[in-house]
Amino acid sequence: MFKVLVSDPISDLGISLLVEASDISIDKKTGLSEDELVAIIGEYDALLVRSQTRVTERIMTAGKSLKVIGRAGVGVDNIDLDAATKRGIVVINAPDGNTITTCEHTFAMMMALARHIPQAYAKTIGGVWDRKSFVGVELRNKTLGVLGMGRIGSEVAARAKAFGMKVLGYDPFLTEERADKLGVTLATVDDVVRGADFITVHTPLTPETRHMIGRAQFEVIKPGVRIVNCARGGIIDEQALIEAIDAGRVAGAAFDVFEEEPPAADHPFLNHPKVIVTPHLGASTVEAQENVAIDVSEQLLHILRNEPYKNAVNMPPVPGDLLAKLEPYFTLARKLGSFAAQITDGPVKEISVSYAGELADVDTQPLTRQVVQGVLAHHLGSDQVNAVNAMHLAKMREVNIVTTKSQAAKGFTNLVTVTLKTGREERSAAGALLNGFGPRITQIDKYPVDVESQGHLVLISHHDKPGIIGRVGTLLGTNGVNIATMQVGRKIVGGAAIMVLGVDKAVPKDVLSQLEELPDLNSAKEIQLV
Ligand SMILES: NC(=O)C1=CN([C@@H]2O[C@H](COP(=O)(O)OP(=O)(O)OC[C@H]3O[C@@H](n4cnc5c(N)ncnc54)[C@H](O)[C@@H]3O)[C@@H](O)[C@H]2O)C=CC1
Ligand SMILES: O=C(O)C(=O)COP(=O)(O)O
Repeated sequence: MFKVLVSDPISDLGISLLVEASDISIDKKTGLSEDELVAIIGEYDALLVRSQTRVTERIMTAGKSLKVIGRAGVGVDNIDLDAATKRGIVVINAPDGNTITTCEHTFAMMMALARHIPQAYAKTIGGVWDRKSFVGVELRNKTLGVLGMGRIGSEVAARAKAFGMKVLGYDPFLTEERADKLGVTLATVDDVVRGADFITVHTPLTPETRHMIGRAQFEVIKPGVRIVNCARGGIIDEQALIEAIDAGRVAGAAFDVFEEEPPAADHPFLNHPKVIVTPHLGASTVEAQENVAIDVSEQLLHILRNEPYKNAVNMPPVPGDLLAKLEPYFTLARKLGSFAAQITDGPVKEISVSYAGELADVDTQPLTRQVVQGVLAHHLGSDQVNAVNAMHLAKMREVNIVTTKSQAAKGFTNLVTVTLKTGREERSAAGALLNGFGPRITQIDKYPVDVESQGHLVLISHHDKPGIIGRVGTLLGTNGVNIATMQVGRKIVGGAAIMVLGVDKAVPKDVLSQLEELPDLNSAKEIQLV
């Protein structure tokens, strides 16, 4: 008999599959503190949650029999995935079941914002018949900017067109062809910020999307814009938004999610006349809750019964003897993918992986999955992509995966080269395991280098001219950025060259911009490898 604990409010109908299974017993205990969960989790084989329960490492350590954690929804940012993977606990989610519901909530928020419905309602039931203060705007003929064109963003775009809106879409995986198919105009974040009358975000919260609309964007944003966030708190800088509203640049905002949930009683959004809020209700409909509960219950049963399953967010399954050969290269492969993704601009159309040396003789598919995971995780969020779902996610985004093999490894036992192709450019990074030094990046594009694949790096492309290294060092030093290591690569004297700096902390965006203004310097990119 397997014991399942349901620790958040989850649809009864949705989990009837579990209730009726003869080999399952279910306990429902919602609203427990971490201590209370730690005290009881030891007796359970599976834990079923939504977003309220924070599934911490402490809970997993106490969960000695825990085999699977099911998330009835999309975001797994409330689950410590590393801790689960370390313990071999499979984490599954139900990414498709609440797409439409969250899309519809986004529209409910956008319309309520355009027509001041919550404010007008409050006044009317307070006995005041005020028809002057709540003149709204139409959606028709307005431009909607959608940041994040995944499942929910694409559905929002489709409905916006039915309202007669023009849609600007931005997503690192959105190609011209797919944008055409969806009937949206392919845009940049800047196009959206400067051109949209309404902006809605539908990305995960990642280091890249955190504050993707912040102070700098509010300075150039289209005056009178209205902003909606039904994705994750933190994608839009809350403080900067309030300042922009109070300065009259932004007409209003509708938020379902907050940087901290629930928000503090003195949060500036609460009781602000131009901000409307809901308590993370995006996925809260009868239909969606049934969908996600059914989906996650089915998978949970498969995992407990040792049957094949889909949508695992963690746990790469590789057979024993192959794993022993490949495992040392897992980190290198993932980091090369991540590195290549971070140096490449534009939607990736093809990921090509070439294996040279002894690796040419074995099944390298698990390594390719690690590369693809590294590439996709940079944009989709490391909590959403793993070796199990990486290929599926790439296929969904019409990214072509190509593998080649050869015996010649340029003096290394094994050499892995990752090349990313977009419509405009082709960038590559090669790496090897060096005895005693671990995974190293040995070539970037055509330039041989020797770089530790760890921590904060800055990749600079420049002209090979005297004085450039000094200018870069002085600028970073003046801004308090310490250079730990430096590598310079060039093909010919006085020609195009690159510089890879290992730095002790993240380089602020404005310092990168200052670097790019230095004479003879073409571009400076920050890269983070974890
Ligand atoms: N308010 C609520 O109750 C709910 C919130 N959500 C949240 O909505 C968000 C979107 O969910 P889905 O559409 O199902 O996910 P998805 O994975 O299908 O789509 C996310 C998209 O964001 C894109 N993206 C990543 N980085 C980006 C960047 N820097 N700029 C622009 N786009 C970027 C990705 O390429 C991807 O296509 C998630 O954060 C999810 O947790 C989902 C369901 C309910
Ligand atoms: O699925 C998601 O990502 C959500 O944000 C929904 O969260 P919830 O299940 O309503 O707590």
